[in-house]
Amino acid sequence: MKIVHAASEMFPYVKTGGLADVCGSLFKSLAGVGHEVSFFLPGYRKIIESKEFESAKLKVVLQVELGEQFLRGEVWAISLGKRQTLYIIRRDEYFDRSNLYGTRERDYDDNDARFIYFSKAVVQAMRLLDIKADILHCHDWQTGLLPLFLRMAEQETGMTLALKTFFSIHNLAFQGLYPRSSFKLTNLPEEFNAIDGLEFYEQISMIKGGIFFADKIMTVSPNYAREILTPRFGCGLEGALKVREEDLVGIANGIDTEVWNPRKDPYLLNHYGANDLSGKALCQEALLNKVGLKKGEGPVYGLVARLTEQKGVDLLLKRMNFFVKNDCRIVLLGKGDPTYEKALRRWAKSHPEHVAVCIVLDEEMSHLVEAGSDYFIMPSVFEPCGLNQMYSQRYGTLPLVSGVGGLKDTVVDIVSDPKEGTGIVFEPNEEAYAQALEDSLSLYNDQKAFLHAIKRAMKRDFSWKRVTAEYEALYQDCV
Ligand SMILES: Nc1ncnc2c1ncn2[C@@H]1O[C@H](COP(=O)(O)OP(=O)(O)O[C@H]2O[C@H](CO)[C@@H](O)[C@H](O)[C@H]2O)[C@@H](O)[C@H]1O
Repeated sequence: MKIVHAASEMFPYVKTGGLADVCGSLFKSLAGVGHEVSFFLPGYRKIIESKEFESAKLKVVLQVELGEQFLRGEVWAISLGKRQTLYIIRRDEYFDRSNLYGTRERDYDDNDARFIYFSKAVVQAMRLLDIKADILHCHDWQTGLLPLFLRMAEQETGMTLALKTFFSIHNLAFQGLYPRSSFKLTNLPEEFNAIDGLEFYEQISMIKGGIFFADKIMTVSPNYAREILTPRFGCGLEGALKVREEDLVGIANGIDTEVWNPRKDPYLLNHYGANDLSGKALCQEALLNKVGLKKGEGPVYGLVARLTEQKGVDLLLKRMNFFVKNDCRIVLLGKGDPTYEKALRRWAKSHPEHVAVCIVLDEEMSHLVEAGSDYFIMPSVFEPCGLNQMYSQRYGTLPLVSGVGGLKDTVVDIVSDPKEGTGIVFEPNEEAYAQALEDSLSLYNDQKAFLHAIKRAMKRDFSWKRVTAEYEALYQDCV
């Protein structure tokens, strides 16, 4: 099949979160099983300045209609192998910036124009380059309007650009909401500026475009697909999603098992597998050394996350005393909300023997935290899929996760299922979290059971092989 993806991030080129990891893996794995895959990304500064871009070729020049203007753009292509092409939409005024979406203080003022432009540019590029796709697959709000733009362009030109369009929701909380006045940038007929179109409580919603106008809607775990139909998790869009319920599918993400492999992870000095965990003990030493902690009586806990409300930092902060009281260690790697950063820094300052906090984005360090911890904490309020709980299991680091979204789909609770369990699953409230922490101590003190759980966790298959087969089957079903 000829498959086109469009998103605003893709690992290893540009990443602010899990969206990038998933897009990178999908791109690689679909090409790996024989499909012809193209991927469209905005030409951010980080990409233009990358080594890979040195081999990029200018393919075509665009004139994109945006409101009352026609804006120039360029499409550059990097061939990444037999069946993989990365297309970069270049318009430096929009994308040659130090960050993807904004500064630390606020989002860029023109994100509506930037991503409407990007979505339109992809459609025009597909037309000019004569890419007749079987599937066009768009990800998250930045590309929410793309399926609709594509169909409008098809109507106008009489050409078929893609047989079916897919829209993936990686996180419903990010919706691309803009003032209603932004609608004019879309150049769409006024009928789309309504409740059964893009309008959302007197604003326009880009994610709603994807939900209403893609042929299939996907999300990143079966449980999240069910959850987002309810007011608790639907972020106000549960009604719109209900309308499309029949076309909504959840497939749990996989992980890149080449990048995340404790047997040969290049970021680790010591390697290990399920049958010999001595390397893991050395990784723990290295981690503690790096952050200036010494091993205590209790286990070492790790956390790597964007520090936002979603990731359950409030819950985490309520029980930080647990680690001090039980002579445990906790290493936190994250960046995000300045209030959370400050609160965590305060803990590290007042309890330097037990708490270490690294407020940076550091890929290498994230591997060391995964390898060097005994437990990995994810107390998310909601979690479409989550990746770290899968990395953790592969690295023999038992995850403590709240029972929401994909966390519930990918971690087997050891308290209710001691024979099969690979982590601890709790309800996202203070009491249940406190109990989960206590349970993790009891398990750690029963070293035999603890080791068995580690081995079980390490043997689980989270590879993209299984996931890719599910995507393929779904694509094939649709065309
Ligand atoms: N300071 C730091 N340094 C280094 N690495 C860091 C880091 N902070 C975070 N990361 C990394 O960023 C990634 C985060 O991925 P997640 O899937 O857990 O969350 P995210 O909420 O971004 O993604 C959204 O999209 C994904 C993909 O579909 C869903 O799994 C998820 O539930 C949804 O919220 C992980 O690879 C993690 O290791």
